[in-house]
Amino acid sequence: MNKRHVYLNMKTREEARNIWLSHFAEKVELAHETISSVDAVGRVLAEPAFARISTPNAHLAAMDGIAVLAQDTFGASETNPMDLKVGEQAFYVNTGHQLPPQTNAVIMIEQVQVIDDDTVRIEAAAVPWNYVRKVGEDIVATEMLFPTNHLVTPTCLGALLTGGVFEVKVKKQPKVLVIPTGTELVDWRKIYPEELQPGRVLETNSWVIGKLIEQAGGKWVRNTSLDDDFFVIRQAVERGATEDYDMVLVLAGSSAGSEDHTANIVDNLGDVLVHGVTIMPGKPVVLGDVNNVPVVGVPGYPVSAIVVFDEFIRPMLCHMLGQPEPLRKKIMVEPTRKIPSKLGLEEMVRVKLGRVGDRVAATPLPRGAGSITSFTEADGIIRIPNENEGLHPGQPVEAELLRFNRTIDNTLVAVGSHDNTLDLLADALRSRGGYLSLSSSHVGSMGGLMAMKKGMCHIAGSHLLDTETGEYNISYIKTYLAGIPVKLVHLVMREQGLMVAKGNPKNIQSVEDLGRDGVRFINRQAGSGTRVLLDHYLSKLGVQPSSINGYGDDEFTHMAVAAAVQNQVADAGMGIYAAAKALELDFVPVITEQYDLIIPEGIFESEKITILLETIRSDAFKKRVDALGGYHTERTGEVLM
Ligand SMILES: Nc1nc2c(c(=O)[nH]1)N[C@H]1C(S)=C(S)[C@@H](COP(=O)(O)OP(=O)(O)OC[C@H]3O[C@@H](n4cnc5c(N)ncnc54)[C@H](O)[C@@H]3O)O[C@H]1N2
Ligand code: MOO
Repeated sequence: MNKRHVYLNMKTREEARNIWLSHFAEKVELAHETISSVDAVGRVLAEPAFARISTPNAHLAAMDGIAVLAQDTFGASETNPMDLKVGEQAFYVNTGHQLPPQTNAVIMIEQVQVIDDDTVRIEAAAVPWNYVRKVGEDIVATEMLFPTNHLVTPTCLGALLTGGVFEVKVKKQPKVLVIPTGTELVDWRKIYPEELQPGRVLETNSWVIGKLIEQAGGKWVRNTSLDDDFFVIRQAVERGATEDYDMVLVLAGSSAGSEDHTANIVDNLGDVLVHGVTIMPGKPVVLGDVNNVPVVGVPGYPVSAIVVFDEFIRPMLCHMLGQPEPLRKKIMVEPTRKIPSKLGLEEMVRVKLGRVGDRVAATPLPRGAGSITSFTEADGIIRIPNENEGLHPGQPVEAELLRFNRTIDNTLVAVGSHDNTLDLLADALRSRGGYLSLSSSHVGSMGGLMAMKKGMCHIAGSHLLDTETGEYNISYIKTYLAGIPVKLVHLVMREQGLMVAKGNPKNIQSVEDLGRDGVRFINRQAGSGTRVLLDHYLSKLGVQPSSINGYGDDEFTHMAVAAAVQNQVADAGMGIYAAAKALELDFVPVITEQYDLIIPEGIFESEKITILLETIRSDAFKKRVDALGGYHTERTGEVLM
């Protein structure tokens, strides 16, 4: 049974949702159970809840004072004060006390003059029912407190208990069987992280999806992770669909590989309603019906799995529970760079957002569906429709928010060259306990200058060497940001060098060695400060770039270069010490270079930048930077321009 499954005809997201939800519209019905109202918080009512008692259940004083019959007080005024007899016409009451018979109003104690033990004086008449909470004012016995399908919240609990409803009938939580599949998967509970063998993968999706199910009001049972075996997986799906599960999810194996069985299994046991949706991530999703139980083949990539949860699994849970689907808030944003998109697929691009002036800048995060951090770092999602080839920088477009608007307003947007100290800075800002956070996107130093020119960032990290003067950044600012007033603040000096495999097997000692036979190099992208630095060295040494094997192959970050060396794709790459250290590579220092922050003058005095500079200049921050190794902080925080 390991035939390759070719996708049935792909559906659009809209079509797939309609097929999926309408197919089960009448079929999925949750059983009911009666539970204590206190336990019902977070649950959904299966029938309306009616009040059993009224509240208040008597007329109550709403203020401290005296209870009176209002009619007795008519005529009282400042010029015509009236004396009342305590115990006959006036009765002392406290807030919440039941009114004595034959009274219908309360006069606040502040308005009462005590003449003696038996007499009080008032200077104004009471209005009937003034400062009285009348019987049933809040809840009347028999009235409906909440309808069927109402989601019980802590405040609803207050109304239920007050109305004498101590038990309610709720829908049973939808119970979902989650079946992870994949021979490569490893249970994280059974190993030390460092023991994970190359090529094995920690099984994470079931836990993420399970917790998402809980958040959506469901329960889940995790099947043990199964090998990619048609019969074993089929048995588990069949069991789920015949036992008391309300939904069955098969994780991974949804695609077209020889070991991707989900669609065939669903076809074998029931009906495949949809296989393949024109969305990315999430394209190979399988939606099916086995024994009237919804079955989903969830793509294996972590982000694809989350997207499929959002688009198909949560909507089905909401449908079962009679709940509206939660809608994300939307705002208009502007991409900081071009976002290409495949025609015929609706792409969901995760973006970082930050308010710069009156615009919200959106920087796309890496798009690989295997990258869970592209979701955890995202502030929003931009959907690029099927018929669209992509977005231009600055083109206004809607983004769905994954965080509160306030967070986006309070984000410092850094675009430019990456340096590990920016991560420390982000952490230091958040640890202050204040509101400010830093979001940085890594597009190289020149990319940062361009973003600053377009007004799309608050900070641009840059380490561009002027090879003629030996000075960093200033001449580039004068050329590329002409007419845009900016300040330049020094962040760190850092060591740039050659990252080589542990033990330096090719004995690379200098930039000259890169031209040697048998040495493969991996470069940084054009426009990156590191590339400028390398080119400077090569021309100084008279080495032709063309003589370096691999000069034309490039990566976008220090870590990506380090990874290429670690994976033996290359023997050497230029980068910072911290990246080499992170991947346990050897490091041959070449130069100490300057890394600065460019900040628009217009916001230099702002609270955000003031806090940023305070943080950078703090001893605690410098100490943490020094501890990374390969950095110098003697001049950190100096304003250079
Ligand atoms: N020839 C084609 N290949 C692929 C296509 C295609 O159209 N044609 N689609 C790609 C897309 S898009 C996706 S998404 C994936 C979906 O693949 P599967 O659902 O079959 O999943 P696997 O290939 O088994 O796994 C993908 C990836 O995810 C890891 N994984 C799997 N389960 C888990 C888990 N429970 N926790 C953490 N990580 C998990 C797995 O190890 C793989 O790395 O197919 C493309 N291929
Ligand atoms: O469409 Mo797949 O779900 O991108 O990675």
